Amino acid sequence: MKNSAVIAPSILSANFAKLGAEVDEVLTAGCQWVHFDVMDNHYVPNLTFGPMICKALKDYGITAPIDVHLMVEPVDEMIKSFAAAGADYISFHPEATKHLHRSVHLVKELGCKVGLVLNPATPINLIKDVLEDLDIILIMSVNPGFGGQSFIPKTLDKIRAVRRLIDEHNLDIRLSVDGGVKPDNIKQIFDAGADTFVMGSAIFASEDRAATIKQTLAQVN
Ligand SMILES: O=C(CO)[C@@H](O)[C@H](O)COP(=O)(O)O
Repeated sequence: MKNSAVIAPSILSANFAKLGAEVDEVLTAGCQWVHFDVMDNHYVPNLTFGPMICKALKDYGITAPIDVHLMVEPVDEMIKSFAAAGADYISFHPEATKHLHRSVHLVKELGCKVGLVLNPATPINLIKDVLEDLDIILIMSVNPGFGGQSFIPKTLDKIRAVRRLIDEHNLDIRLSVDGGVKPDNIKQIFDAGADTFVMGSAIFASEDRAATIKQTLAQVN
């Protein structure tokens, strides 16, 4: 069963010099979550921001769920830091921990919702043994590391397959898609079974962010 649609703007494409105001703007325009891309220049070839910025957003007064995507290796220390910084969801890549069950349960023990992330070439099998523990599955529709890349169409098959898996097991797991999601392909992604949509450049680089968000929401509601 699909959950209600959520748009999670990725702050990777925001203007960091005025991050609080940027996040306020997209939430006021109707987005429901904040997506927080953490890159370590090790798991992925790019470097972004850490738990201090997450805490700063919370202290600034952001109450929307903060959806942290850890592109780091290893993961356990960052899970602890982001839980302490106020993250609501913490997702990570199964290849980035030696002890998947332990890392999944670490997130839960710290009171956060837990997700696993599948890269375009990561087999779904890798998450099957912990499926029932998950709150969210994030399907990467680009190779992680950068905003502004093009959606890989083959990912639609993976979205359909994961949707079937969730429904066959009758589980309440959000299905999120991240990378190249735009107003002109979101309906296709929604129809394939996603209910959570991470959007970076499509929102933050838009000349009229409110109109883009309105147009996007109209297609998934
Ligand atoms: O995690 C990532 C990239 O690794 C994504 O969250 C991107 O930041 C999405 O950006 P767009 O493709 O929407 O510009």
